[in-house]
Amino acid sequence: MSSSIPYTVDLPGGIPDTMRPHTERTTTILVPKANTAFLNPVQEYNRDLSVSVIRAWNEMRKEETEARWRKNLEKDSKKKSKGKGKGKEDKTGEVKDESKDEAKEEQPAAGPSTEVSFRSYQRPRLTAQRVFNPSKITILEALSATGLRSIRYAKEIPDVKVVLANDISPSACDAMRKNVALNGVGPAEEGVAAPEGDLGRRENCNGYVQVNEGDALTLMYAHRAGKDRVEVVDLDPYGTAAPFIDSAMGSIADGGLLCVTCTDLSVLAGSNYPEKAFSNYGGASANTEYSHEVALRLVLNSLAQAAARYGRHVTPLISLSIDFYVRLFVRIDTRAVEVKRLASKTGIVYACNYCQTPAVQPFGRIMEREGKKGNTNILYRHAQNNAGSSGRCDECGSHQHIAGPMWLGPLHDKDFIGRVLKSIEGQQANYGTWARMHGMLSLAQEELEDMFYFTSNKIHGFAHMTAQPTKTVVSALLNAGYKVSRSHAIGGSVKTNAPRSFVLDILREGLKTNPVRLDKVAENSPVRRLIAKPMTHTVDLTLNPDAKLFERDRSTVFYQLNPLPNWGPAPRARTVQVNEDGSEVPNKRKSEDGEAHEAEAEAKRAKVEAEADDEEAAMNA
Ligand SMILES: C[S@@+](CC[C@H](N)C(=O)[O-])C[C@H]1O[C@@H](n2cnc3c(N)ncnc32)[C@H](O)[C@@H]1O
Ligand SMILES: [Zn+2]
Repeated sequence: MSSSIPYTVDLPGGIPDTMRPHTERTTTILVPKANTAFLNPVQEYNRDLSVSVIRAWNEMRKEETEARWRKNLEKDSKKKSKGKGKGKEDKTGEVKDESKDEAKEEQPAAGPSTEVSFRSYQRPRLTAQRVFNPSKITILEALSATGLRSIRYAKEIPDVKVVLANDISPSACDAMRKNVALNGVGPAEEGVAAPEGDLGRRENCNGYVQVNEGDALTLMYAHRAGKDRVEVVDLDPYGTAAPFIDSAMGSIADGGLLCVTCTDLSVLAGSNYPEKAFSNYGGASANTEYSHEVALRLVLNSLAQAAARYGRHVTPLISLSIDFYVRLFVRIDTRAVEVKRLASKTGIVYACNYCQTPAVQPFGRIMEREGKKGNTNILYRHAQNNAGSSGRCDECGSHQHIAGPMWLGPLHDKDFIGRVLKSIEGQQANYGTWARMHGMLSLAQEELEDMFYFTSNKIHGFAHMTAQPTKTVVSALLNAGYKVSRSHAIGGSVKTNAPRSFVLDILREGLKTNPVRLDKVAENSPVRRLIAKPMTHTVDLTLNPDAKLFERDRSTVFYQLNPLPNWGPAPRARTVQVNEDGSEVPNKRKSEDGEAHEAEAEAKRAKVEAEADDEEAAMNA
């Protein structure tokens, strides 16, 4: 268990001059004006989403444990009615109920006593007398800053026993302790009365928040032993979550939930840092318009690989690309057979440098063979090389670059999204960002599992064409019997199970009536090759009534439409060292000059990279 920090707070005379109040939903906190504890108000969406997802996950957890508990009771009851079992007697002479494997879940119901002793044992009338009583959960927020998120979790999520709110920064923990006290959500056993002006009411919080000052890794590794594992871990770091993934993966109980934010989208989804994406996440980013989906798949791969090393596997529940970050919710379980499937759910993508056509190459192959006794044997084999071995794009003949390894499986569990949507129905008053949450989750729920999305504008641009309306492109896909959906990641995007060769034939069909001028296009240009490739599909551009969905519904908020002022990642909190007299020690390492220097270096690097890109484009042409 984490070490408990003494719970003391002193707020005489209300809010100190050095702090400013900030309110989000149920919670008002104090934030240091000197920015010594981090808070990004724009991340309310991230916090709202997390509250609703953890609530829905908790309901699912309870249903699952109750089902197991009932099954065990039934089994037990059957055994006993066969006359075999009078219950097993343990060393203390008490009857041991096998259903106690879910021991935490079972409590005797109020009313007639259900206590049984060996001597007086009679088979209990199970359904009438015993009531399922779910255990409570522990949430570990590894990087808590002001504690706003942890306090909201304690107040807004039922069945929370404790939220372990951790931060390495002493000033953040100082703010956190004050905020925990201010909201009356401190550990009850420490018996500290809520300070005057308490904004929270203890009876209104489900669990308490325990502040821990220390390195997140140390805290999470301290929870590795089975009995110490926690039900939910939340990682919300500056930039990448990569350094925290391994420790998180080992500290979550089976069936538990890992919530991960990464704000380093310039690495994950940008074209300039494939090497950094590789070193952080074990896979290279893609230089394509679908790079936001690749970003999600890179993070999922990193999570799945870390899980596999613990003999565990991940089930992505919801994976979202949001504004300047990604937020993923994955379930963690231990099941060897699922770990074996990982190679076939992992692969690389050969992405065309010009028209971005992707060719997907998994690492593993699963074969099913009928056994001699009519059973099915599952074989795990090397994958066949099925993509990109020529190094050239099938559509335009350009070079390809390699993205990944990345996760090739589903990004979301649609049933689970359905649960979240159901749980927030009519809850507009409880979530400041309800409309967007509802819109984005609805989109994610309808999203096809096929890789990758595209936009009409972009693909037509490859052939120097004026874009046909998205609904025309979608009609062509539907007319040919393909499935179509939008993607939550980019406005106006389309996902389909059609091959890219079909999508690009939609362009070629359009060219029949709207040819483009190529007189100024170089002879060896990929544009010419793309256009000249003979069509391999029949394309019907007639408007399909089901393409209506792709006419923008203005009443539904899917994407960020009107960003607030200061929208985007907030600056890191200042690290402050204090002299004995309380004055601040100037921070030499990150002086303003230093930051200016970094910006200059970054600009230089961008220039060099732009030149290299031009060279490469010339080489590819
Ligand atoms: C982006 S902020 C967290 C924001 C917070 N989750 C919220 O919703 O407002 C990241 C925090 O991680 C803390 N941090 C950075 N490295 C850490 C480490 N190794 N262990 C614990 N905390 C760390 C920083 O001090 C900072 O307060
Ligand atoms: Zn191409």
